[in-house]
Amino acid sequence: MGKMYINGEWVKSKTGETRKVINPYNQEVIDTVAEGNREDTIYAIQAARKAFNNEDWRQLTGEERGDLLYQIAQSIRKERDELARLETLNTGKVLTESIGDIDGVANVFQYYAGLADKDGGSVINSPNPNSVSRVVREPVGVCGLISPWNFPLLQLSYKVAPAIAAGNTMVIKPSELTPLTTIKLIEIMEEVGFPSGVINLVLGQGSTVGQEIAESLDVDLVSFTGGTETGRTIMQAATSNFKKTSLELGGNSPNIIFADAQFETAVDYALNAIFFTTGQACNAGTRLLVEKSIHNEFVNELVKRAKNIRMGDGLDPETEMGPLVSAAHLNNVDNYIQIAIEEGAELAVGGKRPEGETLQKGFFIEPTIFNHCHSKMSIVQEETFGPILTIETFDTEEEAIQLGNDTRYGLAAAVWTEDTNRAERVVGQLLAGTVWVNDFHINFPQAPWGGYKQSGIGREMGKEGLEEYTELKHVYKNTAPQPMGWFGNQ
Ligand SMILES: NC(=O)c1ccc[n+]([C@@H]2O[C@H](COP(=O)([O-])OP(=O)(O)OC[C@H]3O[C@@H](n4cnc5c(N)ncnc54)[C@H](O)[C@@H]3O)[C@@H](O)[C@H]2O)c1
Ligand SMILES: C[N+](C)(C)CC=O
Repeated sequence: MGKMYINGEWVKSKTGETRKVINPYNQEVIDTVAEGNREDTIYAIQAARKAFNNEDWRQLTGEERGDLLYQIAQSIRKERDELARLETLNTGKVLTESIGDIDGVANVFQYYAGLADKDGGSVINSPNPNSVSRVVREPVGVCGLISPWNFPLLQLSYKVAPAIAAGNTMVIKPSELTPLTTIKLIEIMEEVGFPSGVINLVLGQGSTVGQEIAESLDVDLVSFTGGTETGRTIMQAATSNFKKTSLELGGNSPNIIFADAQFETAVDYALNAIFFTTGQACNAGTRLLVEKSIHNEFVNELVKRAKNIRMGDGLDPETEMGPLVSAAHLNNVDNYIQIAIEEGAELAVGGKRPEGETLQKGFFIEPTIFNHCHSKMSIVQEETFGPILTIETFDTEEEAIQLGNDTRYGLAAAVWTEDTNRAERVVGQLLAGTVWVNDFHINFPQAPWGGYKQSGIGREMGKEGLEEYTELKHVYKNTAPQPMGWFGNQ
């Protein structure tokens, strides 16, 4: 049974409650894990606070913390196959995607291992002679790290690695649906060796464990990745002590195709942009905007290929697309499809559960494309988080930009054109944290990741992702102090 890790020990929940972890491909139980609640969370927060005040952790140098991170990266590489297998069993995503995720996790730990000893602060200009003024970065304190189910370990690594690099302690809360690779990561970290209480893992629901983290007066920073509405609740709860808040939220990314784009490559990437991870990527290319002159040809090709996508068990090398993560999510996605039809979107392919005996137990939905959509439709405005592509058309560059930005989200966007000047003009106008030119999905630890508008606050990865986990301190030293004689000096 998967346990929680609090104050350097593997523990059951205080109530003894457990939760079954399900394989979304066949609904089989993969494991049973502890189900924590508020009381367990409070205990973990206290352990993290004690560890933060403990010299064993506070006295470690950046170089030493970097070394711990480097060892974690190495262990992840050794355990790559097992971690990837677990991720696929728990999420349903195809194994090659999980392998890519786990490689990404190792790269994130390695990147922050390298950054941990790089920032020694800076000396700034002081207006006074005989003084030294410097600015240093210090850890924030106890961090609450709340992660989602779609890239369980990868999204968590964006938080854990910089939090350690900066010298914080933490309470980690993975999604209740996908805790298995996180448990394995904690095993790896325990083996690498951290003082008790530096890393704590509490398993359980968002409304209890997550809410306690967000509300607690003893948590100094909350970093959350998940849905925009949950982010709103967390931000409100975090006002309890005005804790630092980093939010990586939803997206509804435009993928803009100009008529001069390389046709075959743009079609190929448009499919990948939406159907990768069964459309359950925050930055999925959900809104395809195609220049009118190539619209028919482009859609025909997309539909032809979408029909051929092989659904199945993520562990089967023949599978191209796995199931959705849960029955509840399947229901959400199905609802969006019905609403789209009611609102008059033209269903070009998919839109239903697949046939075939082997797919009946899994939470599958066919790759779905809606043609002739417009901005007022719910399916265009809302994040469906499933394998559903909407298609709109444009005539001019200005119209493409206007449609691309016609959303409350601003996580990512892509533009496809052979005209480099046009690409730059469009990039400059799109309101998104990442813009790809003639590419999609790519992200790596050196580049900051995060959203404009309602896609979030703050950035993960890059050096900016480390700064999120620090407080800035200005230190002013008078090197020749003299009495001022300001008060009572008659
Ligand atoms: N911007 C990004 O980088 C990024 C990356 C991945 C996923 N996402 C977003 O995540 C969403 C899908 O993930 P999800 O369904 O797991 O999201 P979710 O918001 O339902 O849950 C995310 C996490 O928050 C916890 N949670 C739920 N309610 C909470 C509360 N009241 N207080 C504290 N914690 C709470 C959950 O238990 C889970 O661990 C999508 O909207 C997707 O776009 C964003
Ligand atoms: C940030 N990324 C691309 C790994 C996952 C989004 O859901």
